[in-house]
Order: sequence, then structure tokens, then C-alpha cells
Amino acid sequence: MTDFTDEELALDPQFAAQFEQGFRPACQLYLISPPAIDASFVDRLATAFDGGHVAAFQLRLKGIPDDDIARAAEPLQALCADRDVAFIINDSVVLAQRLGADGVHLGQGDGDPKVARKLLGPKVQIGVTCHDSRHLAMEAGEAGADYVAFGAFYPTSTKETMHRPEPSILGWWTTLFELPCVAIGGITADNAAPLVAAGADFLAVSGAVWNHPAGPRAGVAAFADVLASKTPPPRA
Ligand SMILES: Cc1ncc(COP(=O)(O)OP(=O)(O)O)c(N)n1
Ligand SMILES: Cc1nc(C(=O)O)sc1CCOP(=O)(O)O
Ligand SMILES: [Mg+2]
Repeated sequence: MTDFTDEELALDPQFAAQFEQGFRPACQLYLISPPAIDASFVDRLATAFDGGHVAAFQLRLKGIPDDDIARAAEPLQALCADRDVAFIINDSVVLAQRLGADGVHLGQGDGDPKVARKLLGPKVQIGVTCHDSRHLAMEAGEAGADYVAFGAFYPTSTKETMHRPEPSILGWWTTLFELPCVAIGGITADNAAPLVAAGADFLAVSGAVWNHPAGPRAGVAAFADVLASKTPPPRA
């Protein structure tokens, strides 16, 4: 696949920045489920939400039949609706449609965002994994994604990862594009500052919340200061 130079990217009229120093909201938390959950997980999720504002929750259960994920999703989706948290399904457009999810997250091998858009319509959020690639991110944006995700920024035991972007990719993206960007991979309250400072619109986190020694409520609360450290540019 062809990779563009920075100069080509910056000059491409299809992709180049359209927004004029407008308002960019503060960085928000995007919570990813643990790799496995049981029936009591809905209580842990509620506890996590008690720790502070969570913008989105992604149900990420790998290698499990859709029917089982759908059963597990029901109380979680209801809780998310109750707490005004976007409910995102990982990997499967079909399952996202079946559940009436607020969004779907697609990896590079999880299907074409354009096809997803046709199936899900304009209101459902579509996120796309872009690893450390500016090219993939621009492709995703062009295909109609609602956000692009870069990672893994730090080592993680939640998933085997092969890409390690620099935080500067977030700054590059937010300078040129209005579309929100998500930072993911091994992010903790202690290592998140460079990602927030670089311009991440969302921090996607799993282990830092679910494995927090003081529990998921403390895990979410721990991010409050670093999230607040991004000063959004003023309205034009
Ligand atoms: C917000 C967010 N970003 C990236 C991923 C990773 O998606 P993918 O590359 O498809 O890997 P799996 O999560 O499916 O193992 C994600 N899920 N969410
Ligand atoms: C699901 C996922 N995707 C990644 C990517 O790099 O695309 S890293 C990752 C794991 C996120 O969990 P944690 O916060 O525990 O590291
Ligand atoms: Mg996937």
C-alpha cells in the first residue's frame, strides 16, 4: 500500500484541514471491557461509571459466539443508556445492528467502514483501528469513519500488539482533521499525559480500570486530573 509523505498529506485537498481553530472538546474516557466477563460484570461497570465521566463503553469479547455476546450485552447496554454512555460493539457490524448499538469498532480485518455505514446508517458511530499509520487514518476518514484509533502507545497485556505510534501522530491528526482521534494501548493515569497533551480526543483504556488495585471506580477516577489537563482551544 502506498504511503504518502507529510507534505502530500498536508496538501491533499480532500484531506486537508477544514476547521478554523474551532472548539475541540476536552479529552474523554472510552472504556473497553475486560476480555472476559461474568453475570456480575454489570455491577462492576456501574461502579466504574461512578468514578467519573465515561463517554463510551466498548464491549470487546473475543472468540465468543454472537448469541452469547448478545445475552451479555443486554444489561450492559441498558446501563449505558441509563448513564448516557455510548454503547459500542467491537468487531461485528451485524451484531451492532442486531443490538441497536450506538456504535461499532472495526479493526483493519473487521470489514469495510463504507459497507458498515450502508448497513448501520448515518447515526451509528463507526470507529476504525489505524495502528501507527497516517495513511490508514486518512483512508478511514475518507470512508466515513466517526473516529480513528491509534495504538498501541504503550506495552499492554490486554492484547498482542505490533505497532507503536509516537504521541505526535495525535498532534498531526488533530491539527489537520476535525474527526476525533482515540489513543489506545497500555494507557494508565500515570502515562497518559503526553497523549492528552498531543491532542487525543479520547483515551481508550481497559486494564488500567479493571485491574486498578482499588477497584474500577478508583480506576476511572484516577484519570480525572490528566483528562482535565487538556485545555481546549477557545471558540472562534
Ligand atoms: C478504540 C479501539 N481501538 C482499537 C481497537 C483494536 O481493534 P482491532 O485492531 O480490531 O483489535 P481487537 O480489539 O478486535 O482485538 C479497539 N478494539 N478499540
Ligand atoms: C484492544 C486494544 N487495541 C489496541 C491497539 O493497539 O489497537 S491495544 C488494545 C488493548 C487496550 O487495553 P489496555 O488499556 O488494557 O492496554
Ligand atoms: Mg477487531
